[in-house]
Amino acid sequence: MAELLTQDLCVTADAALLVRDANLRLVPGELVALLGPNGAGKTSLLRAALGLEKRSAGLATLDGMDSEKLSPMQRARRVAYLPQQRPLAWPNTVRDVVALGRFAYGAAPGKLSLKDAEAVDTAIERCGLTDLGNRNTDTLSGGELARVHCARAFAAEAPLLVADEPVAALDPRHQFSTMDIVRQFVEGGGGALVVLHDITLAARYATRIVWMKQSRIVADGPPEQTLTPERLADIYGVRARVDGRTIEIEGTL
Ligand SMILES: Nc1ncnc2c1ncn2[C@@H]1O[C@H](COP(=O)(O)OP(=O)(O)OP(=O)(O)O)[C@@H](O)[C@H]1O
Repeated sequence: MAELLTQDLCVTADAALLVRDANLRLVPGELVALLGPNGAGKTSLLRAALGLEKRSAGLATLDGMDSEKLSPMQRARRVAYLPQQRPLAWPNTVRDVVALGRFAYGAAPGKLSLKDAEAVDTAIERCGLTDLGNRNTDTLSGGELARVHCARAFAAEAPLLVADEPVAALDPRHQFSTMDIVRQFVEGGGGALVVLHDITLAARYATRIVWMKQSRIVADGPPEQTLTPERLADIYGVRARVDGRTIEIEGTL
């Protein structure tokens, strides 16, 4: 079974500890929301877990293999990564950008096998981009472009998805539809780890929430167990009411 695992993972930069002793596991069937304030260390944790950033201590493995030692292609077949910063080197059509997701299988845009082309079409359709397939990406709105990047990640057909703020630029409807797509992916046998800043969205969709504060994971469990007014006060410094998976933020503390 696909598995992303960190054990006592630490990340240091310029003598600052960005991630401290992080223990995290992602397997298929789970939609894990990683929550925490700006600067808590979420991106650093994801990048080190995937072997994209050097760890200073601990372990990070993908399917039991040291994630730092995987080649980009080996990694891409195991996990699709949607980074927070999503630069596009040059304007290209939506379809060609989504096709970059097939890199894991050696495909290049313009040279797709039948299987590659099918995966690209499915990802485009899933993300509601069918009418935009031939548009140049520099003509898209921020929200449309965000969906193109989601489609690119899905085109890889990796068993795991790690997405850093995938809904940041999206309007409410597209936030929900993107999270619906992630949920479908999980229900179809995938596993997803998603950084979110919207607690209500996390409460609605996550099977588990991992809470981070000041470089540490401070709680990890289903919303029913870990989402409490006390937690929101501790992590975000806000006063909130919690009723099951419904949250009302009343103000700051
Ligand atoms: N190379 C680096 N050198 C020094 N500090 C760094 C470096 N990379 C990140 N940091 C700092 O580490 C902290 C954690 O950053 P990180 O991006 O992991 O946080 P985050 O929880 O993802 O934040 P956000 O929600 O704002 O995206 C921040 O204070 C950031 O400025």
